[in-house]
Amino acid sequence: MAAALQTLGGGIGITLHWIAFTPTIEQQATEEQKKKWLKLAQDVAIVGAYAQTEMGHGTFVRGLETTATYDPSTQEFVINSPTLTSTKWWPGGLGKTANHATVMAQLYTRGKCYGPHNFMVQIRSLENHQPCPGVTLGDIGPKMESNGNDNGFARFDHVRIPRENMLMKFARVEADGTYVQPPSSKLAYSNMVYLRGTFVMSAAQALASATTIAVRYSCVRRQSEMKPGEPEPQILEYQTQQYKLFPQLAAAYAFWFASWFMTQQHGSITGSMEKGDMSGLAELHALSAGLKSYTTAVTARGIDVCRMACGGHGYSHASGLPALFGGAAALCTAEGENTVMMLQTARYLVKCFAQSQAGKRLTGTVAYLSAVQPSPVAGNRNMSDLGTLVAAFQHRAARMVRHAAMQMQGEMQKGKAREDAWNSCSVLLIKAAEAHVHSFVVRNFAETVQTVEVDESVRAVLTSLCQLYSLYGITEHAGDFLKDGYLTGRDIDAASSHLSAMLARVRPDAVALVDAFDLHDKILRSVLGRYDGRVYEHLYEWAKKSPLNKSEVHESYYKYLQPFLKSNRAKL
Ligand SMILES: CCCCCCCCCCCC(=O)SCCNC(=O)CCNC(=O)[C@H](O)C(C)(C)COP(=O)(O)OP(=O)(O)OC[C@H]1O[C@@H](n2cnc3c(N)ncnc32)[C@H](O)[C@@H]1OP(=O)(O)O
Ligand SMILES: Cc1cc2nc3c(=O)[nH]c(=O)nc-3n(C[C@H](O)[C@H](O)[C@H](O)COP(=O)(O)OP(=O)(O)OC[C@H]3O[C@@H](n4cnc5c(N)ncnc54)[C@H](O)[C@@H]3O)c2cc1C
Repeated sequence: MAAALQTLGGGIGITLHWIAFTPTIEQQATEEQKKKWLKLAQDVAIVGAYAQTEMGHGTFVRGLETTATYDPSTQEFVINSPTLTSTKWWPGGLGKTANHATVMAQLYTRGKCYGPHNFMVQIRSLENHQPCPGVTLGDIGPKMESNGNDNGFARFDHVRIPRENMLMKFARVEADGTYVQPPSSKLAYSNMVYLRGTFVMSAAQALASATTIAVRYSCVRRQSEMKPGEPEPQILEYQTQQYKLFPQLAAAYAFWFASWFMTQQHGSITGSMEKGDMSGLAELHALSAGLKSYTTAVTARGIDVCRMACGGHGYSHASGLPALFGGAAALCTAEGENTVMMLQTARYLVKCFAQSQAGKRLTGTVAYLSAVQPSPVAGNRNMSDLGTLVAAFQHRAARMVRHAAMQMQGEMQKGKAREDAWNSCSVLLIKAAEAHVHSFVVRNFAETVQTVEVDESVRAVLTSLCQLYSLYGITEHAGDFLKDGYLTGRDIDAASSHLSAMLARVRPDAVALVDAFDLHDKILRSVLGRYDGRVYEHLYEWAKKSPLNKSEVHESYYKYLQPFLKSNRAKL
């Protein structure tokens, strides 16, 4: 997936075949259907796209317009794009690469709509790759980044597929058109939950790549005078450079560990669901939505901080940082736009808060909501103690969830409908959900560094990194911690001075910490981040390959500049 975040070459891309199309078959097809399609997909004997988003709808899946109408006389579904806005729009590989697609469409049988379901549709001939009859395909045009990958559009004009092409692991339509309910209507969304979970690792890898590039370059680059007459220092010696890069480095580790937890959670909850126990689905959805939203947003911002920390060369494609940024920016929108995903987490938190108010003991990632004391306990805290830092983040999140939920209850008591009260509190709800996810990431980071099986010297470095990540979060969001007096001004000052000490403590291990990501130059694709540090020679070689350098005097001189100069000189 890290490679996917770099631009893909050649106008085709099968990233989505691997991360969306094939997992959809794995998760939503019956055993019978897997026998038919899964091996073909795994062997790339067919290439697929995950065709859900339309020109008019991406977030609101229940609003999708593509229809799949069951015809019992022929036992077929008729796939149709009834409007321009129902055109499938964005799916990776859909325009030029894929010959199959799982198409999310509103299922109609016996005149009733049963909502969005997935259907397997062949879209191109396996002989000559021409679009199948009734299918119109194309690329949606240049994008912010990853223009090597085709993101396509598709229209269906009453395309008929066999009944067996409905992915029927959860819901079914019998030959006579009877619809059989799934255990939960949200199981049709299960592959999105899976993919969001993988985005946490994609974010970690992207931030790991960016910090590798920026830290290594910051050891090669020497600039300015720290003391008059002394040699120019490595720019990593400046505290401001450490303050830019080390919190991003710590976040990369934090997100890497969070993705371990996400993968483990996804496995155990979907395992239970296979046995019919759906109880973990809501927590899994809330966690994957919140973590995806939080980690991709922090990563995109963090990559741009790394780019700026590399000066002009960071802005060059030679650095690899613009491509990384473009890829990470995509992760903020794709697979559930970040705002909408964080609101899904907020919805779950408000529900859990109400349950805890009614006396239910909460478990899992929200357990702290019922355990945290509402009243602040001010006093001199040891701001370098991980337990203290975790408790501060949990207190902050619990306070903000409570505040947002009570605000919403207040609005409803004033007579507002629930939906209106929700909307008028949604900024508070988003901030509370972000605080919740942030507290989870900090707690998980702290628990991982305390339990992971490593040499004690490595544990010490990881502990410093976890302290740095937490202290940075407290100083960056000081107001949230000061608001109810849980932390005092003195605590925040102590946090700031500990943070400065952590920057100095991490400095000697910074290169080792990025080397530990073990990202090969071929993955980094960065002249600045080269393992051998030979930046300048390779920057010059890279520049010489620029297409503009194919000729000494570019053709544009003769076409535009020469006549322009001539006419100006003639006027002198
Ligand atoms: C460089 C190149 C880069 C690389 C590029 C990298 C590759 C890019 C790959 C991108 C691939 C794609 O984008 S594929 C397309 C991705 N699209 C999306 O993710 C669409 C996002 N939208 C959605 O998932 C849905 O519309 C929602 C969740 C926002 C709303 O769904 P809804 O059905 O309206 O549900 P809603 O009314 O909000 O909530 C009703 C109840 O359902 C629950 N619920 C909602 N969803 C789920 C769920 N998945 N699992 C369990 N429960 C759920 C709620 O918690 C709630 O429970 P209760 O409170 O009632 O108990
Ligand atoms: C690089 C890339 C790859 C993609 N690949 C695929 C793919 O392979 N398959 C596929 O099916 N799709 C794919 N997508 C599409 C992607 O899933 C959608 O873009 C995404 O779900 C957002 O939907 P939208 O674009 O319609 O934006 P909208 O849903 O229109 O959102 C626009 C804005 O409205 C806001 N908004 C919407 N609803 C709410 C709400 N309820 N509350 C508050 N604010 C709201 C959003 O926050 C957002 O800021 C891809 C997109 C990108 C960028």
